[in-house]
Amino acid sequence: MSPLIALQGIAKGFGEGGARVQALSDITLNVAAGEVVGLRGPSGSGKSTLLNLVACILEPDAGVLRLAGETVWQGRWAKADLRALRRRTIGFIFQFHNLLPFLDATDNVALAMTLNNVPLTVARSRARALLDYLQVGKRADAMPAKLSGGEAQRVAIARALANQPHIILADEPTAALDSERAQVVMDLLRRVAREQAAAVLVVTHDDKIFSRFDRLVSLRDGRIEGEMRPG
Ligand SMILES: Nc1ncnc2c1ncn2[C@@H]1O[C@H](COP(=O)(O)OP(=O)(O)OP(=O)(O)O)[C@@H](O)[C@H]1O
Repeated sequence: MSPLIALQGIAKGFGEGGARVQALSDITLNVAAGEVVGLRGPSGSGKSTLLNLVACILEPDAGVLRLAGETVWQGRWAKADLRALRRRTIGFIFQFHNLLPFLDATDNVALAMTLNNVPLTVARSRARALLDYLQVGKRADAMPAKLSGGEAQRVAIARALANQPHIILADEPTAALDSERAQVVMDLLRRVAREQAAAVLVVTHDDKIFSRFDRLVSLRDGRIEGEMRPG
């Protein structure tokens, strides 16, 4: 089976002339369905740039980007509607949950589905099921300000899963959590990867969770320096 995330020879720079920064060079990386891969490296090594390229938020300079078996970028964008691709194929989890403060937990999750044309009543009932799945169903009616950090992050994961994405990208999802909550979040991401056959790519500095990855890829100066299998 072809990997859900496939980067081949990807490069990305910012700026012009003497101010040019080569953020990524010759990145080849595959993440298969069911896999949870961590991306680590010092500050400035290119982790966020890589995640944003996979999310199609940034455009590569060179290489080939394939997502869910389809070529997305090769010399130019190969897909006409990147927003639709992002909405349907990719779920994004941020360091801070970014929940909308004026919607309760259920509607924060349901909104992601209504943007994808799911009727509100169906979206709300699916949102509740997802919150149950992420063990935060009891807080379905709570406003974000009333949620603990761990609860809010699980609601944010439910939101990222709302449209059953094949690809889940997370930028330091456990950075704001204590060790125990961080383990819970990682266990849930592993479960989602296995049960929904998703590819999960997580940027992290958090050595408490390194053992939870199938593979840990290290970046340095925009290149892949090495890879290990912690398990
Ligand atoms: N929009 C941008 N414009 C100019 N340079 C950028 C931009 N985004 C990133 N860079 C540069 O690209 C390099 C990689 O940055 P990136 O944010 O991907 O690193 P990172 O590993 O995620 O760092 P951190 O751990 O601090 O978040 C850095 O030298 C950074 O300054």
